[in-house]
Amino acid sequence: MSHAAQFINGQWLEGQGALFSSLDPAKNSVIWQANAADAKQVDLAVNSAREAYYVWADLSFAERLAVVKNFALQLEANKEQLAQTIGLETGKPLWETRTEVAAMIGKVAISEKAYLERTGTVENPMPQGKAFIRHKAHGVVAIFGPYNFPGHLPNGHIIPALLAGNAVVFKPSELTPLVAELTLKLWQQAGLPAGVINLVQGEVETGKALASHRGIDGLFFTGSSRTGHFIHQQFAGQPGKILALEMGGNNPLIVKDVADTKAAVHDIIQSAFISSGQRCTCARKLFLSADQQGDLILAQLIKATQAIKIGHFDDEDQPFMGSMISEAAALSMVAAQQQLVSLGGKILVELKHIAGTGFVTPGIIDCTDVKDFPDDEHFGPLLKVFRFTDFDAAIALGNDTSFGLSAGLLSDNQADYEHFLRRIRAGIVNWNRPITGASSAAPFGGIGASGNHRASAFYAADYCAYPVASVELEQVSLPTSLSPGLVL
Ligand SMILES: NC(=O)C1=CN([C@@H]2O[C@H](COP(=O)(O)OP(=O)(O)OC[C@H]3O[C@@H](n4cnc5c(N)ncnc54)[C@H](O)[C@@H]3O)[C@@H](O)[C@H]2O)C=CC1
Ligand SMILES: O=C(O)CCC(=O)N[C@@H](CCC(=O)O)C(=O)O
Repeated sequence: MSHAAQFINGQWLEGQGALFSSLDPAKNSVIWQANAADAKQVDLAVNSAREAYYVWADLSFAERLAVVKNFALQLEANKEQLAQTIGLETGKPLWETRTEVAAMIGKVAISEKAYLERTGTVENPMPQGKAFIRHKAHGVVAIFGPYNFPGHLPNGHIIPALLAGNAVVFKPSELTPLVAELTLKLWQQAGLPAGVINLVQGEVETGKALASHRGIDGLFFTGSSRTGHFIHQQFAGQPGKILALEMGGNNPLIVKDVADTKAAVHDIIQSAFISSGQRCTCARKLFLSADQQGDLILAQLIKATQAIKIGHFDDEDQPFMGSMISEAAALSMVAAQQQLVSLGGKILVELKHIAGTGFVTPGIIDCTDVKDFPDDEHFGPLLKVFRFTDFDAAIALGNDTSFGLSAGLLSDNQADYEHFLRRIRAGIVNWNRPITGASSAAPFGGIGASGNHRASAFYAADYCAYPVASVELEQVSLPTSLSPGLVL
């Protein structure tokens, strides 16, 4: 079943590394298999990107934009096939994967706007000439993607990188190679010159070969905090290279004084269980007041959670939650639940695994009495509840994490929100909205262990190019007055 799955210098090549497979996580059946790119092929990909970079960067922005717009047309023409492929490989229901493809298409217009607004060209007149601020591409950039949005999130680095004039070597998640292969075929059909985008597929060894390659000028990463920290260490002592890290979160959601408890439950579920809890922005810690209203919301939340429909990505009657990415991911959630129970957590809704699949049911666990609460991102549908009596103490507990990605407050009291906004430490802070579903038209990134201050989405333009300041005169000419002590 192996096939040519590496796209290097405009050619599909057989990998020379180890054989690896992708599974339909709902059935544990193999849907894709190929050999990984070995270190030599990674080297070939970086070198072909280097050659292509000069050709690509020399084009005007309008010429590059035209090719990128062709890609959007390819996405549009193949959107159902891509949505089906994402669903098959990740387990996410089609209603979600169709939204993911729509976000990929929308990324083109947003990135065009961001490029012009944040990194375009500024010209200022001077007495004898002109001053310019321009932006130039870094060169060859490596892009690493996660499995949870295998189309949209790598696309969020690739499109702005290409628009700015960079050449790309893309290493997708080893759990979603089929989506990556289809996406690259669409780039090929869009008419991108050979070598401007290269695909190296494989597991950790392929990733390490790319991240440590001396020939890359930058690396844009979306993935786990563990891998991001590893890459950050690998980049130590190379200040000349640009590194953008978009990593995980351990995100708090506080509920306080709401009139519409049903609406609050809706926002909690959208925050905690969408994508089977596999979003970096998902609420992991829910703070509910230790009073009658908190009791009522918790009772409604438990009932609604138990009623969540789970099913296959392509079920006609669409589920809210599909399978997790793998059976291993599902089992890791069971283990996380067991660990919290051993630390004093009380199960309110048990997260259960369906053996032989990646399916789990959503779980809720009361962790109010847990001592030494682990600051781990549990990347799945397990919501930890904390009951509070003091708002500031709840905010302090929300901040008690090395991460700082997203946070939210559900409250009808504006003063509470203003206080929350001042105190909470996160890059995405919402009021009376779910904390998932961030807009591509805004910056997207976190602080602490969630990122390295290189926000993505609308601000991706910033890390895709560097500014060049120029003062330009058409002729060499003497200044109107000479510096003291100079005689010519
Ligand atoms: N802040 C953000 O924008 C987002 C963050 N995430 C985070 O991503 C994680 C889920 O994605 P995963 O695919 O599990 O992430 P991951 O860290 O396991 O993998 C990401 C990429 O890094 C590669 N990789 C893994 N180890 C490597 C190494 N030692 N050297 C070089 N490359 C290596 C993988 O092959 C993959 O391509 C979660 O933690 C989630 O919170 C997911 C989406 C958005
Ligand atoms: O990158 C963008 O264009 C906007 C950010 C975005 O799409 N965020 C999504 C998914 C990210 C994740 O949580 O894995 C979200 O906030 O739900």
